[in-house]
Amino acid sequence: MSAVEFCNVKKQYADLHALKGVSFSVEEGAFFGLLGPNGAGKSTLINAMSGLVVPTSGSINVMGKDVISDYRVTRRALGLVPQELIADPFFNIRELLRLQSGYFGLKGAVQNAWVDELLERLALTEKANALTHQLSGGMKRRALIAMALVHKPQVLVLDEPTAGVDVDLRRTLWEFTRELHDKGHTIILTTHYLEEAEALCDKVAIMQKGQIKALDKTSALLSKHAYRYLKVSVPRAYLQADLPLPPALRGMLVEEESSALVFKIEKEVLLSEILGQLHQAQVPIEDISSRDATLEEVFIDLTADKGELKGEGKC
Ligand SMILES: Nc1ncnc2c1ncn2[C@@H]1O[C@H](COP(=O)(O)OP(=O)(O)OP(=O)(O)O)[C@@H](O)[C@H]1O
Repeated sequence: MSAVEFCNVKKQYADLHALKGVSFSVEEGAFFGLLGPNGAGKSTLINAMSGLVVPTSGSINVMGKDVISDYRVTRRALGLVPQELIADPFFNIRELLRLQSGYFGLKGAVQNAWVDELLERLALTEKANALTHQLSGGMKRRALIAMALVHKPQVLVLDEPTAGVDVDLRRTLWEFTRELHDKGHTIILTTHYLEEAEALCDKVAIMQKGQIKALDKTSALLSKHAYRYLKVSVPRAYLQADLPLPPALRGMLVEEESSALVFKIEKEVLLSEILGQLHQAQVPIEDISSRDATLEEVFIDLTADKGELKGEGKC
């Protein structure tokens, strides 16, 4: 069964088409990445799923129920970790978690035990009595995740959970979300850190200008990419001498490191052909390695403004 199904979802703000008919589904138990440049429509889509934005047309189902007509059921199934902490400044973190869980009918010992466990798991026990303005940015992020989890939702939606957090906390949040995924939660993640999506998500959708530009298993997106990257290590002195490369090689050069050149090569082209060109240009090769594209490179290629967008189109 699909955890979430978007069917031809459109959202218009005056004459701006923020979503132009988005259709796709997220399978139950998936770790799904929703990627796209600023303004692509990711938050609008997530907010429509959570009932915070009403689509102009189309429908969204969460765990088989419509988010508008069955909103009580779908809100219980969803936990949203928004980008910013919007909470009453006069309550401390423990009180906020109790209040939030109370909305979902948790009470008594069960409620207290779960709130304590969340505080513990998110390393907030020491700050349980602090008010929100007394928390650091990283602690606020963790508090947001705790709030989204108070009702043990089946689907957890994280809107840029690691924006602006340090490396340690990012790793902790990765581990924690992986653990939630392993326990069976469906995770939907938006992020601008492509490395994060590559490490965590088994499937990704790339949005642009309110449409789905690509949707596939992360591994398939990487392997279907038409290019590979060839790193040629050369002596520093060679690069400092600023010797010209022939135009064919220069056209493929995407990066010049202090002692290496990186070429972007069509997969169809034989490496021996490139090596021949390097040899002819008298490039002194010290070492050589080739690799597939990273998700970031696929993303940059897909979102470069060229041609028609192609969505999944089916619901
Ligand atoms: N309430 C609103 N009123 C008018 N326009 C809006 C509103 N909310 C979003 N938009 C517009 O809709 C488009 C999509 O915005 P959205 O926030 O969904 O993008 P995003 O992909 O989440 O971007 P980011 O990565 O920057 O968070 C943008 O052009 C934005 O300005």
